[in-house]
Amino acid sequence: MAHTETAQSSKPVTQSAADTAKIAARSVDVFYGNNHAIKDVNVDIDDKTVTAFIGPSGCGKSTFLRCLNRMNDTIDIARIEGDILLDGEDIYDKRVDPVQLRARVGMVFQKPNPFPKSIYDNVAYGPRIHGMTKNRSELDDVVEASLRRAALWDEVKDRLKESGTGMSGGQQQRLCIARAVATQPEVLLMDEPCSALDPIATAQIEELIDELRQNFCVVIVTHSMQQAARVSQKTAFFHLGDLVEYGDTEKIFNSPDDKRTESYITGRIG
Ligand SMILES: Nc1ncnc2c1ncn2[C@@H]1O[C@H](COP(=O)(O)OP(=O)(O)OP(=O)(O)O)[C@@H](O)[C@H]1O
Repeated sequence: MAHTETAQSSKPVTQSAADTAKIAARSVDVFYGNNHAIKDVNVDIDDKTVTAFIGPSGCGKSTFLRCLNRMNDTIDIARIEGDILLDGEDIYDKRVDPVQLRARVGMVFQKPNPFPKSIYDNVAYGPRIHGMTKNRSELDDVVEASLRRAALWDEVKDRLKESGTGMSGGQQQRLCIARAVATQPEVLLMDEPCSALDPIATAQIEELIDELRQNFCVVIVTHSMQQAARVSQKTAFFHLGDLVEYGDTEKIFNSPDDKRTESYITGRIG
């Protein structure tokens, strides 16, 4: 049976669901000053799955995504209530170091943002600051494996010393993905990763996202419903800060339960 649930019906919290989900959000609210941007969101995000966050502009997709690796900590006026569990553990617990957390829950942004360093140093950055490798040869291996994972190795293996900022937009975005996977994260958050890319580079990134889900829990914010339908297995539809509906992508796109989801999918709101 297709698994789908409205935000309302997902409310009763069972410990077993939180135990099996890679990420579990429990009664999450986010405020920017007086602006209530995320309202009582409850959701279980599966491992080895691509989950898409969709919804009209300003509905809170990016805000909620940023809750998942505490990027909102960097915004002074942002206040978060509720719990977010990663493998059953509260990521907002005061013992959790946000820098370590972000190595486990990596992020790729809308605009490719390589450091003004060499291709090699971009990828080596995370493993270096986290002391993940013992010597240069181990670091070389991590850099190569990460670039391979990001489907970039063959294009850059002879120019690792060249600047990361000198590549095409699509290559830069794959470099940012390589940089994110280099710290061996468990979760990859992607905030509109293709919006600055042309259709060919977008297709390459979408193909890559499909491969990444073999090893990672991937969460992607996208404005493109076609993209959500192509790359994700689960979809969450947000509207005015509410998580209106969450379930199998096929179900959300073909027979949503909520009128608001249907209106968005069919282009009547958005
Ligand atoms: N840094 C911030 N400071 C203050 N308010 C913010 C900040 N970021 C987002 N907001 C507000 O929070 C609400 C949700 O915004 P958010 O960017 O999360 O929505 P979104 O669905 O990702 O939008 P878009 O699709 O346009 O990127 C909006 O009202 C927005 O103005």
